Formats: sequence, structure tokens, C-alpha cells
Amino acid sequence: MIGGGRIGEALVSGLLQSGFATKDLVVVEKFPARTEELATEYSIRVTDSIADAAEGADVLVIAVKPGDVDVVLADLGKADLDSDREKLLMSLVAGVPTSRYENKLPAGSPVVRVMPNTPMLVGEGASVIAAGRHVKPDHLALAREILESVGTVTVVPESQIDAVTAVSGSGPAYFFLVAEAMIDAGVALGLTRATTTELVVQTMTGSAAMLARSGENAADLRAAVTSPGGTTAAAIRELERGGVRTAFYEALAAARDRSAALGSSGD
Ligand SMILES: NC(=O)C1=CN([C@@H]2O[C@H](COP(=O)(O)OP(=O)(O)OC[C@H]3O[C@@H](n4cnc5c(N)ncnc54)[C@H](O)[C@@H]3O)[C@@H](O)[C@H]2O)C=CC1
Ligand SMILES: O=C(O)[C@@H]1CCC=N1
Repeated sequence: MIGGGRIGEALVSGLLQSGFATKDLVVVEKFPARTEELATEYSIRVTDSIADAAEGADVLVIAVKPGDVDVVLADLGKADLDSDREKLLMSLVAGVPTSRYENKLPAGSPVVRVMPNTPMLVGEGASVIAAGRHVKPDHLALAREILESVGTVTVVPESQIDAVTAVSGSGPAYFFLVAEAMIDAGVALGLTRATTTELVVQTMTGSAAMLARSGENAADLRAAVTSPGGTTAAAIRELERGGVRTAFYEALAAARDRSAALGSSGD
């Protein structure tokens, strides 16, 4: 795991909780305080040397910011890696296409681009994978196996990954924002923060469970809550007046465009 930040830690933590052995994971982290934190929290080996971790690894996971990918690739290029041992590279980096890795790695290197999300920290991640040019079914199966230990896995063509990033990669932030706004609104109505937080969290959890399990679509489930002339209709009217639907269209298009831009500029 190259990059032990938020997403790197989420995957490491999820993998360990799902039964991966600490001896099978090595994290490369360049920020010393972070190195210390990860080693203490998870009892895994954390190093600041990419060469040290990559030697002997079957899978390299890249979890640095898009702007740091070229440095990582340069370090991998300098490392004296065992060329007989094929390594699967899994990039969790937003925006960066598989071709950027393929152009810098030895010819024929298998690269899988992944768009994960942070709920993998609690085993509820939604990971989406796209195969690079040299990926064979076995590589895809291995990537799937790793990611399925922390949530669901969906395979799409790489042309769809920027859109997927807008939906599920950034998606948790939209839900957290809605939760934050609802909690503040409940407090404005006079409820305690503790009570309103508990109610919002359970309402979100319960609604998500209904969406996942009831077999009904979101529009029908919403209609079932909306009594004629009732409270929900009054609330939805205000949300629509506030442009909530258009805001989501625009927000997801902005995220998709930003993902594409990160891939070309890297910053
Ligand atoms: N945070 C999220 O919800 C999601 C993030 N991603 C992607 O995951 C990647 C990482 O994001 P975060 O974890 O949020 O960022 P972060 O900034 O928390 O973590 C990146 C880590 O990489 C380390 N690092 C940078 N250069 C390094 C190098 N050369 N060698 C070793 N370590 C190095 C940094 O010290 C830092 O700890 C990004 O590319 C992002 O696009 C993808 C999906 C969701
Ligand atoms: O905000 C970002 O760029 C990353 C990618 C998806 C979620 N977080």
C-alpha cells in the first residue's frame, strides 16, 4: 500500500478486519508522524521506502494524491524489483488513467484502476474497477477478491470511471453534508444535538436499508412517505424551491469534470 492517508488506512483497516494477516500488508508512508500512527494502530510494517515494500509484493496499491503519482512511479522505476515476479498494480487515485501507469511501467504490466469510497472502513465500501490494457481475468479476479473483503465491487469500462467517481467516490461526502444540514436544522427547531443526531443517523440507515432491500425504487419510497397535503409534501416543496435536484445534477457533473481534469494535469 503506497500512501497511508485516509483511503489507504480505510482499505488496510477493512482488510485486517476481514481477516487479512498483518504480515501480508506493508504500507509505504513518507510522513513520519503518520508512519508511527499506522504502525501502532494496526501492528503492520510501515516503511518510507517504496523499493523496500515493493520487493516481494504481488500487488501494489497506489493511494497517494494524483499530484504524487509521478514521484511514486519514478521511485518504482528506480527500485530494483524482481522482474520474474509479476505485480498487479491497483490505483485508487482519482482521475489518473491506467495508460499513465502503463507508459511508465515495464511493458505488459497489469494495471487496474479502482474508485473506492471511505465506507470500506466499516466493510460497506462501493468499489468500482476498470481494467487496463494488460489485465487478464486472473488479475481482475484478484482485484475483486481484495476489494470484496471491504464491500461491493462493480466492473465498468474505464471511460465511465470519472462519472463513477462523481457518484460513489465522492458520494459519501454528499450524504454527510445532508446529515450535517439536517442535524443543524433539527437543532434550530429546538431539539438537542444528541437527539437530532441519533434520529438523523437512524433515519439515514433505515432509508438506505429500505432502498437496498425493499425492491422498490427511490421515487416510490419517497411517494409512500408523502401524504396528501401533509408534512413531507410541505418539506419537499421547500427542497425543490431550493433547487436540490438541479444542485445534484450540477454537483455530479462538476465532480466528473474535475476527475477528468485531475487525470490530465495531476494537481
Ligand atoms: N478520500 C476519499 O474519500 C477518496 C480518495 N480517493 C483517492 O485516494 C487517494 C488518496 O486520498 P486520501 O487518502 O484522501 O489522501 P491523503 O492525503 O489522506 O493520503 C495520501 C497519503 O500519501 C502519502 N504520500 C504521498 N506521497 C507519497 C510517497 N511518495 N510515498 C509514500 N507515501 C506518500 C501522504 O503522506 C499521505 O499520507 C487520492 O488519489 C484520492 O483521489 C479515492 C476515492 C475516495
Ligand atoms: O475528492 C477527491 O478528489 C477524492 C476522490 C473521490 C473522493 N475523494
